[in-house]
Amino acid sequence: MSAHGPLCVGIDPHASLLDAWGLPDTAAGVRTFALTVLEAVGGQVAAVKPQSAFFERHGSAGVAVLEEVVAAGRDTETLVVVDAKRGDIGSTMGGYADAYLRDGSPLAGDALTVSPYLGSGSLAPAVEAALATGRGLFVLALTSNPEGREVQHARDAEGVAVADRVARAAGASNAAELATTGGDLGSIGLVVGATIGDAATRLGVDLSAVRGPLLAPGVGAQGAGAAELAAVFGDARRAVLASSSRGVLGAGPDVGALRDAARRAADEAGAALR
Ligand SMILES: O=c1ccn([C@@H]2O[C@H](COP(=O)(O)O)[C@@H](O)[C@H]2O)c(=O)[nH]1
Repeated sequence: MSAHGPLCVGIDPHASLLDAWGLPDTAAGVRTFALTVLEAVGGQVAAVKPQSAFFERHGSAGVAVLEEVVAAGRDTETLVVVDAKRGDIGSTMGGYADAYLRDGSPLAGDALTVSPYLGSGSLAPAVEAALATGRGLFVLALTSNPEGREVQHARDAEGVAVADRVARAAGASNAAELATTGGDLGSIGLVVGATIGDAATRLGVDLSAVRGPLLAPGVGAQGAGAAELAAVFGDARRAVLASSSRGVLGAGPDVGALRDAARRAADEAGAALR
């Protein structure tokens, strides 16, 4: 983020984008799409975020393309966040941790998005694998979609919002990690949508106390921009990695146009979060 600006470019090969790029809605089309995005922004932005769903919809051939994208990302200075939003009971979570967070696994990028809605403790195998291998997690806390509120804004018997419980669990892990390693940001980040308005403040979620990176989807196609980024994150803004998929991908398939769109988005995010 220091070197390239606080932008993550989502690699979301929607059927409609494949069509707009003149590509077939097949695993081969997805491969050309994803590798074109990497060619354009690899080494130019802080992170890319392949959306697993759009690879999975092509079955095993699509998952093989996701593996290829993860491997190609390793050859760039750009981090790869695999957006698979995994979450399950602890024993099964161990399987997902092996798949996405263990050295040598073909699906292991630099970080994985995970869902804490089977309980933050259920993510322990993923937290353990991330810390052991130098990878990271982004835990869904306050998602960019309006439907997330019914779960994330609910309060428990002690009056603490569910999203705040999630943030506190991440903060506790990061405090323990940073007490040993030093540094500014721990390995357990949160997903906090740039579209959430004043929800974090209203719910009492202290984003600065998390001491982890804050992945902020919702920039671009979902309507958030520089003003929203600045307003949502306040004092925590330096930890924010703004994420945009369609807002950048719409500039393709020309590599130069994609690169320019990503640079503009990175500059805008950087100015908003400075
Ligand atoms: O709260 C969340 C968590 C993840 N996402 C993902 O980000 C991209 C957004 O794509 P855009 O085209 O920029 O809208 C997509 O992969 C989502 O699954 C999110 O939007 N909100």
